[in-house]
Amino acid sequence: MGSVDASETTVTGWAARDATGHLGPYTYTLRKTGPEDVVLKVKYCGICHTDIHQVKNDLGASKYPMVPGHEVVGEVVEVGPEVSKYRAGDVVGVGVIVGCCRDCRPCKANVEQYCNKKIWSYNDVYTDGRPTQGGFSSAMVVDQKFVVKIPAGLAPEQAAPLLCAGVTVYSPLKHFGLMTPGLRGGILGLGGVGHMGVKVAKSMGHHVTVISSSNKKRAEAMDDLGADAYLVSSDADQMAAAADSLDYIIDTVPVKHPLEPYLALLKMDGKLVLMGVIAEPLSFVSPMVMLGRKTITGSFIGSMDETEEVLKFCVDKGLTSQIEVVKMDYVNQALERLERNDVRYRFVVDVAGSNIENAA
Ligand SMILES: NC(=O)C1=CN([C@@H]2O[C@H](COP(=O)(O)OP(=O)(O)OC[C@H]3O[C@@H](n4cnc5c(N)ncnc54)[C@H](OP(=O)(O)O)[C@@H]3O)[C@@H](O)[C@H]2O)C=CC1
Ligand SMILES: O=C/C=C/c1ccc(O)c(O)c1
Ligand SMILES: [Zn+2]
Ligand SMILES: [Zn+2]
Repeated sequence: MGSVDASETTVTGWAARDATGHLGPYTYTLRKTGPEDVVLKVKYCGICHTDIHQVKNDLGASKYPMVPGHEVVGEVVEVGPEVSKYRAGDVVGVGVIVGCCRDCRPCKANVEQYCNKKIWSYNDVYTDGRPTQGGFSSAMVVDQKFVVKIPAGLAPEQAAPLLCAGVTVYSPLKHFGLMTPGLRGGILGLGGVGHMGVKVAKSMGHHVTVISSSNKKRAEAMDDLGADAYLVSSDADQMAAAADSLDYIIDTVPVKHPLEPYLALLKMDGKLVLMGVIAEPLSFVSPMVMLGRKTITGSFIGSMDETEEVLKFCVDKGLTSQIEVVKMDYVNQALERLERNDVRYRFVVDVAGSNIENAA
């Protein structure tokens, strides 16, 4: 961390200044540590496709300067007086949200990610009126409710993708009753979220089919990730042969795409779970869902409870994410490579090892 005065700490993050999405060093201050706050020195932060959507203003609501990053693993350096669960030296994680109202139905049901007053870990405004800034930064201050402990047995860089990609696939499988062994699942789009989908679903005992836009990832999907089948979405014969075969599809495609070819792959009562953040209408004709009583639904990250669960699930099952660790001075190339579908399967920035305080 940088200089400390009586109340505020100066930190360095890498921020986008406009919708080009180019990140560069940016200095700002953290709020004074509150009673329930945990201060962490960031060690690693994964790069999610949502970071691209946000820095490039794909959703039309981006505010700059914006320090992205919501797959954050760090070491606790200070805690407020009312924090008992964490202490200095603990390795902890922070994900997509850092605040909620605690009073609405989702909050009371411990699915605070669905709170209408949730506070995003960046590109939002905190309760004190300051902009929130994410994990491509030397340090963060986060309310203890939105911090999870990284369990022993999980390397910090390995844990980073689980805080968004991992819980994002775990949560709908759990919520929609899709954890039963023997189910036949489809993972549409083999990227950061998709590759965790294959691993988590395989660990639940599912037969997993990857549905990809090309043949390029076939061998790795089958040999390295353990998928059982692989379909190229543009291959009409392969898609026809797989019709009516899947109990669910986790759709991670980040751009507009037709839904009907994938609805056709579902069995009666099958579920298409939309994950991609797509700011354009998607379409289908009603018989595609009526004839087979199929469901099109969506899911948003997972709760703090589910985040703890998925971390434990990965330790228990020996699951790891497949990552490429890079330094912060490579972050713009990493974002470009992610956008052109050139990463296997998640970039993780070694923030602490990038000396960003001195580079600023
Ligand atoms: N709902 C939620 O809570 C969450 C949503 N997201 C969203 O999910 C989506 C996927 O995120 P993530 O896995 O990080 O993204 P990645 O870029 O890592 O993966 C997306 C995959 O989709 C496929 N794809 C198809 N068309 C395109 C295209 N034109 N450009 C890029 N990829 C394409 C590719 O797989 P293939 O090569 O196999 O075709 C690619 O690997 C994003 O929209 C992200 O914002 C992310 C996390 C949480
Ligand atoms: O990567 C995590 C965030 C996902 C997300 C889902 C939906 C939405 O509208 C967003 O802005 C982000
Ligand atoms: Zn994410
Ligand atoms: Zn709420």
